[in-house]
Parts: sequence; C-alpha cells; structure tokens
Amino acid sequence: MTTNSTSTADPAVSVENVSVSYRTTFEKVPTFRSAVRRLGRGQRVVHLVEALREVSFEVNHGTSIGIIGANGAGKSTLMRAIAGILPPSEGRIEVHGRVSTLLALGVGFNRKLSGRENVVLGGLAAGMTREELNERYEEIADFAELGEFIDMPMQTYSSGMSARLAFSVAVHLNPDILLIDEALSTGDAKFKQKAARKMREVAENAGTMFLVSHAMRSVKRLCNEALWLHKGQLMMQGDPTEVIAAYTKFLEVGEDAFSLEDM
Ligand SMILES: Nc1ncnc2c1ncn2[C@@H]1O[C@H](COP(=O)(O)OP(=O)(O)OP(=O)(O)O)[C@@H](O)[C@H]1O
Repeated sequence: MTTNSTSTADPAVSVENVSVSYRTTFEKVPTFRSAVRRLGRGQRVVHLVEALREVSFEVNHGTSIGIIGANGAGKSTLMRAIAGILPPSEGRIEVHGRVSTLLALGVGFNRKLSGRENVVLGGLAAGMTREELNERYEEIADFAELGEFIDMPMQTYSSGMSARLAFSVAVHLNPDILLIDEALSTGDAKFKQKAARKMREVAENAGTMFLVSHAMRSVKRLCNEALWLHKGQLMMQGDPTEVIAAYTKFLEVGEDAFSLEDM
C-alpha cells in the first residue's frame, strides 16, 4: 500500500516491512532442436523473484540518500515502489510530499510528440498549472540544451537527448522528493557535470533526494546518508562513508566471509 499526504513533522518517506515480488511466466525451451520438434511449444514455467524482502527504513526531509548495491539488489524496484509505480506485495510505504522522478523515463514520454509537447504533458501530469508551466518552460528547455530538436518528435532523439530532457523536467518540477537513477541520467560528460551541480543544488535547498548509483564518488559527494541493499534485503543505512566502506569490504571478501559486526 502506498499513501501520500503532507505534514512536515513526519519523515519524508517511511517504508515498513516492504516486500515486492515479480511473477513472470515463460515457456521453457530446453534446446533449439527440441523447440523446433515441438513447434515452439515449451513447458510453461512460473518464475518468482523476491526483489525486496521485508525492507524497513525512514528518510527524513532534507536528506540526500544514496542507494547502493550490486546488480539485481532491488534498488530500482525500491525506487519504483516509492514513486508509486509498483505497489508492494506486502508492507506499507508512506510518502509525505510531491515526488518527482526520472524513473519513468521512456514510459512517461510519448515519442511521437515533440519535446515541447512532452514537457507540457509531463508538467500537467505532475500537477503543475498552465501558468507555472509557462513560467518554467524556457528554463526546462534551456537546461536540456536540445536546440531546435525541442520541436521535433522525440523518436528522432538519441537516448542521451531523451535522458537530458527527462532529467530537466524532473529537477524543474520543484519536487519535495526527487528520485534519480544515475544510470538513467546518461548525458555526455559535460551534461553529467551540469546534472551533478543541479542535484547538489536540490540537495542544498533541503530537498529530499534518493540517488541510485554505482558510483561511490557521486554518493560521497552528493549524499549525507546511504542505504545498501543486497538481494532484496536492507544491509545497512547510515553515514555514506561507513556504508560505502562496509559495501566495499563485502565486495572484496565475498558474501560468505563478510560480517557486519567486524565493521
Ligand atoms: N519487471 C520485472 N520482472 C521480473 N523480474 C524483475 C523485473 N524487474 C526486476 N526484476 C528482478 O528483480 C530483482 C531486482 O531488480 P532491480 O532492477 O530492482 O535491481 P537493481 O538493484 O536496480 O539492479 P541494477 O543495479 O542492475 O540496476 C532482480 O533479480 C531482477 O531480475
């Protein structure tokens, strides 16, 4: 269950015993040859992945929290659940404030429409008024630096260009809570620097930011808290230097030899 209301006394986000499972059914085809023999009819198999397992934590307003962990640890799943895109299978998520996210990149945009039209639609969908949009539009377009592409259909954009526009929309919506997956903010080197500056500005303006990142340097630079997930479980939450040290040690010594007590 995901609830959304506003009150400054509450934490910005509270996650209580949240589990998320993905259920996928697919046809298991043992070999290519047998697939041909059976004319493509394989055995139907149900695959259940527990992407998050009983995760609980709170994040206060004004915190910039880095979400770290190996591939498949559940980081994006957690972001989708907080954004309300994916309902938890169990547990409860409370979000206090307006969430803006880059996660729905590609999902939120209609690629047949121009960048300009998508900015307007995205802004309206996020609850901005026409007046606010008129005021903010030039800023969003300038930040994305798309030149005349802004009036062309988004299907003509490179993935980096779409990412720049998505990032620009997300940070200019004046969110209370900004969710960013660094892997998705794939602009070129120059845009990355600019995006990092903007994220720092959001963080400094006491906004709440979740940053999913594989770059420990970004987490150290931009976050005042970190949370480490491993195979869907919360391993540690706290000071970024300490959490990164524990995660790095875990990567060095391997899962079996690692103990949080030694940290
Ligand atoms: N739509 C989906 N359907 C089925 N399984 C999924 C789906 N999305 C993610 N998973 C599975 O859930 C688990 C967690 O995935 P998730 O994308 O949240 O991890 P992540 O920590 O963000 O990984 P990465 O660092 O590789 O981006 C993985 O085992 C993944 O295979």
